Amino acid sequence: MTALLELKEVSKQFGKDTKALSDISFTIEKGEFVSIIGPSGAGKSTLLRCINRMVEPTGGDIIFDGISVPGLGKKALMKTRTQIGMIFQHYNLVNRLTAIENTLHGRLGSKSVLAGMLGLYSEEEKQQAVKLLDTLGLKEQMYKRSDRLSGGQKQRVGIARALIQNPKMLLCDEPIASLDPNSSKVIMKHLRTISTELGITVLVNLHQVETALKYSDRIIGVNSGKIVYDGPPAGMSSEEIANIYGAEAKDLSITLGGGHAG
Ligand SMILES: Nc1ncnc2c1ncn2[C@@H]1O[C@H](COP(=O)(O)OP(=O)(O)OP(=O)(O)O)[C@@H](O)[C@H]1O
Repeated sequence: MTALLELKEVSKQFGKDTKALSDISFTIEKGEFVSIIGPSGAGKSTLLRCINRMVEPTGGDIIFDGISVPGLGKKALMKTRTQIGMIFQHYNLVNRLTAIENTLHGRLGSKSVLAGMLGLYSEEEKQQAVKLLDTLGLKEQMYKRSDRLSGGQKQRVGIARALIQNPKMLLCDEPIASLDPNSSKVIMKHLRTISTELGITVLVNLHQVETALKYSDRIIGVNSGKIVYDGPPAGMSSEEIANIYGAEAKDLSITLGGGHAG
């Protein structure tokens, strides 16, 4: 396997007093499915957002596909971002647009501003959008306005929008935090398939420990901006989970076991 992403002593300071990340280092291989878990405020979201510089890191280096991300100028950063799809807790869809229009928005980063404004998409792009939505089980919803979709359907449009970029990696920031258990399962299964069958690296922030253990190849546990666990889910003991969650651990009732679902 080859490393797709490497973080070297990445740190993030907000203002004077908040050190959100301290010397975060890890390497992720192509096609790996990695979950970042940890208590509220641990720095999970900041960590994910530093990778594509939605949040600017204040120290360290991030190498994505051989390119150092912190040093990139605006244009080069936009180009690199087309390789990194992002999925959000609140979907970030344009409500008045249809599922297929929102999906096609994923192509905007690769177009001129004018072509984007005029909504000029090639036949090939439209076909790809149709195919992606079909694969994600949204054939019937393709021409529905996004505000008429359920949360789970909206998130699947979010996934289609990310995939139409033809990314090498997906960053998923709490993708199931607003969903019911059934829709969450559907989303996690799609993400797992994307990693296994398309070879796309998936890095996901999760609040749900059991879900992380079930679907991931690897868990990165974060507490107070530092990595406190990095390894396979199967190797995790309840002490390690307690170590990651600190004071929150007593509120977690989980079944250990590991091994991911297909
Ligand atoms: N824009 C910001 N300005 C100042 N402080 C921030 C900002 N964003 C995050 N922080 C702080 O950085 C720390 C890490 O926050 P972050 O949102 O990354 O944690 P998290 O693990 O994702 O939390 P949660 O699980 O609750 O979403 C927290 O102390 C938070 O208050």
